[in-house]
Amino acid sequence: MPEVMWIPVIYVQTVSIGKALFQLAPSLLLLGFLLWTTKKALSGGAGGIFGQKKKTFKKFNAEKNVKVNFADVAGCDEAKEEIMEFVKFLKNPAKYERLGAKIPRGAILSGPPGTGKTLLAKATAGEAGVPFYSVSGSEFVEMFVGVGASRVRDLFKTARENAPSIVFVDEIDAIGKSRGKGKGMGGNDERENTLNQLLVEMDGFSTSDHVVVLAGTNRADVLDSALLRPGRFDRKIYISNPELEGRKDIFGVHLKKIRLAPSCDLDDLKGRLSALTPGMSGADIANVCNEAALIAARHNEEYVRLHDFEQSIERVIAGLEKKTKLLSPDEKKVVAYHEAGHAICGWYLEYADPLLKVSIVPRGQGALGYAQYLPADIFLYTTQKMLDRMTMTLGGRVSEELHFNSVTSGASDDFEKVTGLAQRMVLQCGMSPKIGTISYTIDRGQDMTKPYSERTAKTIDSEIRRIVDECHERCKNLLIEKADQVELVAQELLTKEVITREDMIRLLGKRPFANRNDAFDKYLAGKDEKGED
Ligand SMILES: Nc1ncnc2c1ncn2[C@@H]1O[C@H](COP(=O)(O)OP(=O)(O)OP(=O)(O)O)[C@@H](O)[C@H]1O
Repeated sequence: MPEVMWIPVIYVQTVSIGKALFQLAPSLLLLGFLLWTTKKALSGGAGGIFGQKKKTFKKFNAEKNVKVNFADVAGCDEAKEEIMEFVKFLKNPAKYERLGAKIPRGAILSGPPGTGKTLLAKATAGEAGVPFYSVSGSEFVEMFVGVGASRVRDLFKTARENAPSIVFVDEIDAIGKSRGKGKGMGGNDERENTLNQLLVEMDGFSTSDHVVVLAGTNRADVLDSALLRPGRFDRKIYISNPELEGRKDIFGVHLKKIRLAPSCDLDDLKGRLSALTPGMSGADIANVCNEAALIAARHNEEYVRLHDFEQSIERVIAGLEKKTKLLSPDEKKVVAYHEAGHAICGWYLEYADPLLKVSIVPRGQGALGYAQYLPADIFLYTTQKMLDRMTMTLGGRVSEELHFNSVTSGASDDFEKVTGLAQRMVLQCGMSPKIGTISYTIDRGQDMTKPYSERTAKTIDSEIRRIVDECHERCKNLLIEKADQVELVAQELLTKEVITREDMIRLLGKRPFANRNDAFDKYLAGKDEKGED
């Protein structure tokens, strides 16, 4: 009997454990998963459940053996000269200390994007042969309170331990914005804590800490004055977009990596390319060289040639050709007359920029047509130059008005440029007799109060309108007078889609003004004589 009794008991128990386990399995699995993911997240490993974690634990970039040096940074000689003092100090601090000289603690490198600020900072470390610790200001500002400040502490601790060294904080405006500005955007306390910690670290340096702090920004104007005090970032080095000679040198650096035809005259190529790229930054130039190589590779060419560079410059300026974007025949006609209007104005207005190419193949984001002009590096604009430029910019819309019953939305970008120029003439350049030689800031940020009376506001409005209307009238008269030429250019565009300066000369005769742009003259002369490389 007892034996008989045992069997069912054991049986019942076995069944109940198995069943219980079976019922608990989902909960156990969930618990295990939670434990595993939490551990991963806290250790900051890749794939942690909080995507932020990995970022939080990546403190800064460290490079001990920097290979970049001043030879890699072309065309900003003044900036290099200024920063050279840091190199000399880092290489031989004793020389300065013996004489009781205090070396500046840091420098702000400011300037437009892509002008080589990061590159210059790195090259400074490379020249001095010291480690380079870099971080971006925006990476400092985390969502967790106190993280930014602790990361600043860690960064400076490491830099001190490895001194002599250079710390580079890119986008310093992300933490160093003037403390009165940008309130109410959220996260300001964290930003201020981070900034304060940075100031504390810089103040805490003793002269024996051979650490130089460099910072990069596109907005030096918004920085907190506390940052710029002596003993902190007391050197300000401005790097502008390169001029003709600078661009030539930068092309020199980047063309080294490009496979050019053995017959190619490098000096001549650099001259032509720098003439074609006014306003471009060092980063744009690096991009042009790379794009040219990609274009050549796409066409299975053995070498990268001038026409590849010309295409890549167009691509960098106006975006990729969109051959698949089909315009209706009517739209194509409008674009052709619009571009022909610009082109004719550019040809017959003395101070307009010389034309290089007009196309009605859609490009980039929304551009249906495109005209490439060759602006010189100009530092001073005369009234006449500004008026000619505005008249030429209105050429597209005026041509539409003259040739069609209705106008299109295609000129909105042109209007923005024209209005902007007229505003500058009136508000800043003293080019309106009624406003006189007074300057009113155009961009006042969040400050909505106008620094002038209602009466002056009305005069400003009417002066801006007068200037734009006069340019419009002038443009209209010119395009009526040159209606036959507009027709010729528009028809040529409709047949060929792209026309060049040579086509314009064939259709219209030589431009009635000498080019005032030496680099351009040289480029054209070179091209006419030599043809392609
Ligand atoms: N003066 C220069 N000489 C050679 N190359 C340059 C120069 N300026 C820029 N470049 C090229 O452009 C790239 C980007 O430059 P860099 O990142 O230093 O610009 P930046 O001024 O720091 O830009 P941002 O303000 O956007 O941070 C460089 O890696 C380099 O290839």
